Amino acid sequence: MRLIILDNYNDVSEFAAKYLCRKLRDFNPGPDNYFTLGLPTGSTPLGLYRQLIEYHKQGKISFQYVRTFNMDEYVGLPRDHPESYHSFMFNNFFRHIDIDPKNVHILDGNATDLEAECDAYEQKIKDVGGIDLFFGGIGPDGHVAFNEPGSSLASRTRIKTLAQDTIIANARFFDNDVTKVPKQALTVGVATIMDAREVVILINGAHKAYALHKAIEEGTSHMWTLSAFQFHPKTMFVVDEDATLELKVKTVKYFKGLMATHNKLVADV
Ligand SMILES: N[C@@H]1[C@@H](O)[C@H](O)[C@@H](COP(=O)(O)O)O[C@@H]1O
Repeated sequence: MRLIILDNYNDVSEFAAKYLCRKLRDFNPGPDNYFTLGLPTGSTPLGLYRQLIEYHKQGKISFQYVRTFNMDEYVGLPRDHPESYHSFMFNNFFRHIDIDPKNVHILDGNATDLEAECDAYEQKIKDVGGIDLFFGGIGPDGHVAFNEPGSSLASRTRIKTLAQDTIIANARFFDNDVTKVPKQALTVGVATIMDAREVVILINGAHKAYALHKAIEEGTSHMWTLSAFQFHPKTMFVVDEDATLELKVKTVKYFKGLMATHNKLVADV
C-alpha cells in the first residue's frame, strides 16, 4: 500500500491528476492499445476532473484512446436528472475532454432487467481485458462505490439498497431532502474493483478520518469495505491532512518519510 499525505484537497486533486498523466504517458494508448479507467462520482473527484480538464486544454493529456467504466448509478433516477451519475460525469468531465462517448460506460439504473444490466457490465469489463486503473472515493462509513457496510468483499456488480448514512450524506445533492434520494443503486462490487490492476482512492476531510483508520490500521472487515484493499497488490490512498486525524503518529510519520519517493511518481508532468 502507498499512503500519500498532502496538505489539502487541491494538492490531493493535483497529485491524482498528475499521476494519471504519467500513467497514460508511460502506457502510450493507441487504436490497438486502449487504457481502461474506472471512475467515481461524488464531490471528492471534482478537483481531479477539473485538473484533468486543465491538463487536457494544455495538451498534456488525451483521452482519445481511453475507455471508462463508472462505479455506480442510482436506480430509477432519469438519466437526464441533474443528479444522475450520467449527468454528473458528462457535465463535470466527459463533455470537456476528447473522450469518444462510445468509450464511456455507465450502469443504466433504468434498465428493464437490472440484474442482466449488472451481469452485462461485468462481462464488458472482462471483454476489454479488465481495468487498468480504478479511481475511487469513499463514504464516511468506509463504503467504496455503493458497497455499503456488510457488503461481501467478494461482491460483483449488482443492485444495492443504500444505507441510511449514505442517504443522509447524499441528501445534500437532493435539496437536503432525504425522501428525494433514491434508495437503491447499481454498483460495481468490491471484487470488481479488486480485479483492477491498480486502485487509487482519494480521501479528504476529517469526517472520513475514522474510515481511513479502519481501512488501513485494522483488520479486513466487510463492515468497512475499503479495508478489502489490504489484499490488493497495488493500492494507493491519496489523502489530505484532515483525513489522517485518526491515524497513529507512527503511521503518518512513516508514510510522510516516503514523500521523496512518492513525488517521483508525479515528476515531469
Ligand atoms: N457512490 C458514491 C461513492 O462512490 C463516493 O465515493 C461517495 C463519497 O462522496 P463524496 O466524495 O461526495 O464524499 O459518495 C457516493 O456514495
